Amino acid sequence: MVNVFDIEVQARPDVFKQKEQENSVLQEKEEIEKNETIYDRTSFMTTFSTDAYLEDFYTKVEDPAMQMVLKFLPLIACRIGSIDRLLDFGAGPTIHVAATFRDYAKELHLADYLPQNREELIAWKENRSRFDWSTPLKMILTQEGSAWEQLQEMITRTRNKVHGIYHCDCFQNPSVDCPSHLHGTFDVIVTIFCVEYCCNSYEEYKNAIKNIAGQIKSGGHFIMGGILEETWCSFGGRKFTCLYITKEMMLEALKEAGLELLENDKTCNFYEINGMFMICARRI
Ligand SMILES: C[S@@+](CC[C@H](N)C(=O)[O-])C[C@H]1O[C@@H](n2cnc3c(N)ncnc32)[C@H](O)[C@@H]1O
Repeated sequence: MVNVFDIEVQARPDVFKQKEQENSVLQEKEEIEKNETIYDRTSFMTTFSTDAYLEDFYTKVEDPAMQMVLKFLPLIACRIGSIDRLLDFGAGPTIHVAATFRDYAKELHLADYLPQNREELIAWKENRSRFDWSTPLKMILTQEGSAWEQLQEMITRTRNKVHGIYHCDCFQNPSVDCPSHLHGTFDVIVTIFCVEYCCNSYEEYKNAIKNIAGQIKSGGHFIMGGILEETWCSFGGRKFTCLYITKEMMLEALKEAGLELLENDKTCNFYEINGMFMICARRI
């Protein structure tokens, strides 16, 4: 049984239940380290379980990285304000990014590489999904200062604004298979825990960021969440490779892609907690 009050406490910036979580993350790491297999991107197609991913990260939302996103994304969205078109690039089977921008964007677009994830997104859009998004969505409502009674309205509004669900591939240019008139027209692209899991080298990482950034219109925003200085991550009881990058490498990759953290621009931000980061930069 989920203790919703507990989750609310976790969602607050000042009272992250750090120690307790560190212990459980350590325990999980020890368990997973016993299983020597580390899957790379070539096995994504067959080893990524959509159901296990949702279950692991979005039922109780105990993972500090996911909590960070749910905590900071509503603040970033509020600062950016009204926009025409948003794309969640590498959305996986998730809709929390779309829900966060439901009141700001006229159109929400979702893209993922894996067919099983796109199928889940389509099922959600068509109200066929069995996954219950209440916990993460209530955390977003709390961050906004909105009442939980608005949950159903939040879901309906998000659903109605989802205009398209596409295949994407950060190694291709164009990186998203949306209708061609949409290419390069996104005011905001969000990509969370995606790029470092797909790339095997820094060259690939820089190229992937360029390909994603190429879909943002000039002056638009690039929001990325990721992990610094890690070589693997785990979900669904399996280990996946993760490219080791430092903050400096990440910032250099953004710069080369024409993305700047502008000074005196209140929409540009960088947050980092224990190697997890969120950045909002502008395409110049
Ligand atoms: C860890 S999941 C993140 C999902 C979601 N953004 C979230 O925050 O929960 C990583 C995602 O990257 C996607 N992915 C894998 N290879 C990709 C590629 N070449 N281009 C774009 N996305 C890719 C996977 O399908 C998966 O959904």
